[in-house]
Amino acid sequence: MATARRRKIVAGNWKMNKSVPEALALVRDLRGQVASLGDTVEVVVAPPFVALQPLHVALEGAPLALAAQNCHWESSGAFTGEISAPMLAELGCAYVIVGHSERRQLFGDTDEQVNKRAKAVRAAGMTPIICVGETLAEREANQTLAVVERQVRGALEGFGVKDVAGFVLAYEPVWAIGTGRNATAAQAQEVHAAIRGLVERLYDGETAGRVRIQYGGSVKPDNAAELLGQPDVDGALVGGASLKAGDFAAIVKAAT
Ligand SMILES: O=C(CO)COP(=O)(O)O
Repeated sequence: MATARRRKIVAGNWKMNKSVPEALALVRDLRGQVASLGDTVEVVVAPPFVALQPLHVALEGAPLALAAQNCHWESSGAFTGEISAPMLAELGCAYVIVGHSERRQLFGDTDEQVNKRAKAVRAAGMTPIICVGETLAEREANQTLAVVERQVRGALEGFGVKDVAGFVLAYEPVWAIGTGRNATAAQAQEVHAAIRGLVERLYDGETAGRVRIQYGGSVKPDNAAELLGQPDVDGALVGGASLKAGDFAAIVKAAT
């Protein structure tokens, strides 16, 4: 497999947290704290939909990219309550998270829907952050790699080499999300290497060497350096710790 230098990417998934004034205050604080880090790490924030436009204005010229947390696969129409990918592109989003385990578990997202959302994101000129990960029961039944492989295959169905090389995948074991129990660095590395191996089998070594794979699940300032130090861990998708500028900035620094 071609070895490529992959720029690390640390993204904060705020989930359903922060009012618009709180969101503005958080990025103001964060901007100050990551300003000196240069461009060695790509930093992304994924606020709730309603904060995207105000943050787009506030982040003009800042080294912080915007992501949305989900999108519908149709570009417009009678889909009450949904938001389309072109609408998000218009608000300056560079990324859209798709297939987060909360969407899969609480809102019934299937592999096929994740694939359709990713296609809509790509068609609108943005990059999907595609989340995969096993539940505790699946890990205990030794199903981890099979589950993750099924999810990655499903999400990437119909995409070509040109698309996938630029994608971001996020390995988020469900049992590690919001529990304070992160995967060990070795557990993360094992799955990340398996995902990269799968991308090589599905596409080629060049693509596998370029695709970035984030780890998510209880990433904190005190475990970030070890997780991010693994050869196939190209960044972090951070939930709870991304809601505090100091903690998130410390994780970003651990990626430099
Ligand atoms: O779900 C996550 C990021 O998408 C991880 O959440 P926590 O960092 O709160 O465990």
